[in-house]
Amino acid sequence: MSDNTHHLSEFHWLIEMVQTIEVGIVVLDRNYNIKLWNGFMENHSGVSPNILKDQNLFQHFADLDTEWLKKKMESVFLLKNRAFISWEQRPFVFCFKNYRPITGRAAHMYQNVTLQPLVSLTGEVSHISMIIYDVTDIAMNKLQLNNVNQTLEHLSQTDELTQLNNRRHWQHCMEREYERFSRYNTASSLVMLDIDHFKSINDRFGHQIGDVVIQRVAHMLSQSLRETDCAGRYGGEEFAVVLANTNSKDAISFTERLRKRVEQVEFMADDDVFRVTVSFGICDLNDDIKDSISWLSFADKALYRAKLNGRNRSVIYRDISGDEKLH
Ligand SMILES: Nc1nc2c(ncn2[C@@H]2O[C@H](COP(=O)(O)OP(=O)(O)OP(=O)(O)O)[C@@H](O)[C@H]2O)c(=O)[nH]1
Repeated sequence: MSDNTHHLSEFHWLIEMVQTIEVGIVVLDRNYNIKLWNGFMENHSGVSPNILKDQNLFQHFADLDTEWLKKKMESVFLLKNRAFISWEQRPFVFCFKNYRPITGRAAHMYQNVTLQPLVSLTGEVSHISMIIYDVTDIAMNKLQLNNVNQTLEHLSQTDELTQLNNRRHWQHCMEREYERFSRYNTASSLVMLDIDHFKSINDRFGHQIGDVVIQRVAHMLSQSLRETDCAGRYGGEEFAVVLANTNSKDAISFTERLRKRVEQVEFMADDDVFRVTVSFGICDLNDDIKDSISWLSFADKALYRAKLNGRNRSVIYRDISGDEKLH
């Protein structure tokens, strides 16, 4: 075999590989005219290289994000550096359908794309290549893992019965809010609430009806909140809320509104119809509160006072007499 024939063979093999490789290869000139469109691109776009030869990429593929992609390509031409486009930054450059059996759930192919300057023998960058990798499998695995992690995180923070924050997560939010509010001296109130004589509801109507009562009260509570408030199930029939930007006067209007709504609801148990009431303890942030534990314990003291005073009422910690505060 002569040297010439050998080189021709090598060139032929290279062309064969470029055409059959499972990676998209496109070569563009300085005006974005298509000079090479390999088999992968033909298979996935459904357009043959004969049609595309010397056609302008952006004119032929109108759904490309022209402005954004041209900017990237211009910097490759000017700086003579590679550029990468990751699927996490942008799921795809070319909108190709996904035909993979395993990752059939993805509607389109996820792509990583490299833009590579092609330097001529004279050192000029007269062309660039686009190398398109199908990363649908990797993307789907990562997205599914993210979904699972999000679900697990939600489960670990949520109370199953009420779908409110569970105690641990609520406490974490409350501590964060305490830090924020005390630093900026923002008005905010902590409310503890507890369903009255709940034990007797369980005893009379059974645990399942008791659960329904807890769920209904939790639902009414969450319906009354603003986006910035943070509520949680603190214990069995006890709930806690941090009301953002709310002083004790506004907090008591909130608790009184909720209290009156709860006492109007009728619950059914076999042939019985019954109602429940709720007691509230409120503590707004002030200079006497030195840490989040005190904030919580003062709201709890106010709740205790509401129970002692006859239940179905709201008590503000600062309204309790000095002697009572000690107990
Ligand atoms: N159905 C149901 N009951 C629960 C749950 N968690 C705790 N409890 C019950 O809630 C009751 C709480 O009773 P107590 O702490 O004595 O308070 P109470 O009867 O509400 O009385 P006061 O708070 O003083 O008005 C207990 O009987 C617990 O068994 C739960 O998830 N579901």
